[in-house]
Amino acid sequence: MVSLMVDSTTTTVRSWESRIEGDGGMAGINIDLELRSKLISRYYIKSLFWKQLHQRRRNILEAENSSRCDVMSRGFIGIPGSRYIPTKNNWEIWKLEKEINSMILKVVKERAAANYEKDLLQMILEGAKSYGDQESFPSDVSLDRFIVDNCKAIYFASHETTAITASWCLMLLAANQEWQARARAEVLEICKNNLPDADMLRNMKTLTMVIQETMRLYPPVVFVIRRALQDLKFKDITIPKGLNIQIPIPIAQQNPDQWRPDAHQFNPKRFAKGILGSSTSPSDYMPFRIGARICAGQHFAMAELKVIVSLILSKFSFSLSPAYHHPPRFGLVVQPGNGVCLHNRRVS
Ligand code: HEM
Repeated sequence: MVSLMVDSTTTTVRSWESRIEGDGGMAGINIDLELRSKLISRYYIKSLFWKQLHQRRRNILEAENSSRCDVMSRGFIGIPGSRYIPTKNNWEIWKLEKEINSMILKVVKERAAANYEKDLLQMILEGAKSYGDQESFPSDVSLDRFIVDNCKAIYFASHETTAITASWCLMLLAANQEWQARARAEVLEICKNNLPDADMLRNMKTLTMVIQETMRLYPPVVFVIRRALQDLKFKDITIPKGLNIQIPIPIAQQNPDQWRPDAHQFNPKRFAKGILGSSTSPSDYMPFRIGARICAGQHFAMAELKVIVSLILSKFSFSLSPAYHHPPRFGLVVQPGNGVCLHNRRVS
């Protein structure tokens, strides 16, 4: 798995090297676009089921980049039941959902006609079949819905979150040259002139701290939503059974009472003793959430992030383009509002 990640990143690194050479030693690269549309997509196409779905997912990508994505994120917040009212926004959501569902089912039908290697889609299909055989689906879940929902969950849960975290991490390293130099020194010392493998990734302590601090300041998933299964009382607040509760992750992770007065600043040192030693209330650190529904791909994501950032650090030194404007934008995830353009040079 790590070697697949390394292969994809190496292709991107080589293309940046050519650009730098072509541009006389320094190239301005819009990294969030590169990471989302090329690097991470290439990796998923190789390793998961996107080989086929990718051909049909252009509409999803277009939707991500247009206001339709905002429409989706807004549509589910508000007056109870409003998502069922046929407003213009809801029509757009329903149309988009139908489009995506039929794209996925088309890929699935093609698969049924041929033998495929055991990739993630194949595992979802086999899982669905064995549930179906045991008649264990809940009455309101069809086989198609099980497949479509799992494909969508994996796609949205894995692709955007990782690509955007890598962008924020590189942006923060560009803005904090001292940490960039420290993280690069560690990577070069551990990898020497080799490509990273799983053991090397495990030993990258400074880089782990940098990524953890990135996700503290810019957790891609902003809210976690839970439903009260029974009436609850917190001090003088009563939460009735059935109410959805939104837990705002950035607020929990940046409260100066727990995270010290520099809570809003980039200081990876706070993770020097791990997550448990990072604050007076470490359970407030939850970029992957905590508890029973913790992110199923958290270790996968950390490996992916370390591969991407370590390879980029080992080959390039980078600074923020003067054109960079900070405001983050809330879509399905919190992303750089105007992209992240870095000025990259080869490490001498
Ligand atoms: C930086 C990257 C990532 C972040 C910040 C992230 C964050 C999260 C969060 C906060 C949740 C919990 C949502 C909730 O409780 O409602 C979650 C769930 C999930 N994530 Fe991730 N994720 C990342 C990458 C990935 C990757 C790479 C994969 C798969 C390869 C993945 C697969 C999943 C799945 C399947 C769930 C649902 C788990 C369940 O409901 O039991 N995630 N993720």
